[in-house]
Amino acid sequence: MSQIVKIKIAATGRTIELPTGLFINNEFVPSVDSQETLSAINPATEEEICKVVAASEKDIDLAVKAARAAFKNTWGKNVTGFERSRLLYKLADLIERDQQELAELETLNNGKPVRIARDFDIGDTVQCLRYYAGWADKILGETIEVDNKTKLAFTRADPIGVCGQIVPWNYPIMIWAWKVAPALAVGCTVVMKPSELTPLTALKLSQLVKEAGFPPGVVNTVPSLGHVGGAALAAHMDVDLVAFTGSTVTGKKIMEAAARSNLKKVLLELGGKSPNIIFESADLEQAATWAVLGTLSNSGEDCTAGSRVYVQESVYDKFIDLLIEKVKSTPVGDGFDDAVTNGPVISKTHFDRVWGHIESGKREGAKILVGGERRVGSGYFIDPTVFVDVKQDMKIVNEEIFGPVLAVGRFSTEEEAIELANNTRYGLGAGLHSRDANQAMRVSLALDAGTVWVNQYDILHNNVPFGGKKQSGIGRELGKQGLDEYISVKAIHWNFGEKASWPV
Ligand SMILES: NC(=O)C1=CN([C@@H]2O[C@H](COP(=O)(O)OP(=O)(O)OC[C@H]3O[C@@H](n4cnc5c(N)ncnc54)[C@H](O)[C@@H]3O)[C@@H](O)[C@H]2O)C=CC1
Ligand code: BAL
Repeated sequence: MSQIVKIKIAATGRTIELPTGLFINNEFVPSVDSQETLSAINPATEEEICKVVAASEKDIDLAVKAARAAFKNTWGKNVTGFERSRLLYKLADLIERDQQELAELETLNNGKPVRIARDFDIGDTVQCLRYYAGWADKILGETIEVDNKTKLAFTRADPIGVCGQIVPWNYPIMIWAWKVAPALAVGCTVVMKPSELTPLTALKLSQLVKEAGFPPGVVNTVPSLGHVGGAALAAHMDVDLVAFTGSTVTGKKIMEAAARSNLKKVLLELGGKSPNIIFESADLEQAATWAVLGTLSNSGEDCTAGSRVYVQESVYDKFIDLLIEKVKSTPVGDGFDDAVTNGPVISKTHFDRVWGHIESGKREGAKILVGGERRVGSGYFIDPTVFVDVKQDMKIVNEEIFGPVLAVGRFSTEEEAIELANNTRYGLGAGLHSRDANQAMRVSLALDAGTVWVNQYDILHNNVPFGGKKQSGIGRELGKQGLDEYISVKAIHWNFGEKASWPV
């Protein structure tokens, strides 16, 4: 099966023509040896949108071969930084041209509000591509003084090679850009495996990659189940780097597969259980707004969700009142309704998983102030749920829920707040709200996380590095550091005068 399907979006009247094959060597093709398909579901209605081809292990191998050939012949060191830059800018322009169409497809398959997909996810994507397009012709080595009279050493920033990239379903377009843009900017080639739950926009983006003029094989797209295509990429002997965003459990499997195969480089952006601390000096109204935004955005399906909120005893009751008022005003519904802020969660499996966490919170005796009741009707909708007076040993405080659920606890001193916040196996994000600048500096330095937000939450920028500590990951995305991950530094030692003698 490989064909073009026509997807009619009832809410807007738009019809989208989407190729459903694997994208290898700039062509949409069927699997070479399998009839397996993936069913793309609309999480707001639970209806199937269409089926797409599922890549087999053999298809993954063909995609890697295409990427290797492109790396050797048309991309890699064969193309100037100016040309890589030009093509990335062109791709950004095409995505911007199709921003509304891409957003509607994203909403159909992921459920998030279309205006948020368009203005935030895809707005960020366009900026990310332009940011790395700007870097592509500024990738420098350095000259290192070793001996002025006889020797010189210099470094060259080589592209690392063929990159397997495995992305999740929570930001299918945006995280695609975070991975593809730096890889292409330095001259790597890509085999991209989108999530089996949200393969549609990656296929649409593949069309734009071709239209932008990237040579065949530079970007290949292979929708597949994780344990088939994802595992095959992680274990492939001719993949030089695997970059992954998803759960910590799967990240560990990927690292193991990389170690057992060819010791490829591994970049992991994994889960979190991020704390958000509200001190008594904070602007409480703003702190409550950031706490809600930081946990409920994207229906809580966000690796940096600040889902553990710690509030100083003296302002606890006042803060809770403000928080609850804001949570209650969250409009949940179909993402094609412009009044909606939160869409459904991604799938039946995930819906059941989030409910499992809510039920465990109830069993463990946490008090629910809002939410916690199931809706009737179709769609994987979950109303925002707030647990208060939580204890540190509860499951809802320790495990990533990845849904619209907040756990609020209290503390009395700054030291206690830091202790509670850092008491986790994760280290992705952390937030603090305080009008005491000395306190904000002390606490931000003490928090054990890759990103700390002061008097805000969950705001990222394409030019600022992002990534985790502890079991939240390895390596960085975004910023110059995100580019460097795709570079293999070669040191060249040059002798123009020293004579060797033996024995020394
Ligand atoms: N850090 C983040 O942004 C994300 C975190 N998660 C967390 O993971 C939990 C489970 O969600 P899942 O969709 O099952 O996440 P997952 O980590 O299993 O899936 C993410 C990606 O990994 C791929 N994958 C799965 N098994 C693989 C394997 N053995 N080898 C290589 N690739 C593999 C999937 O096909 C998908 O593309 C969520 O409840 C959430 O807590 C999920 C998605 C994103
Ligand atoms: N909040 C950063 C995007 C992510 O969830 O991976």
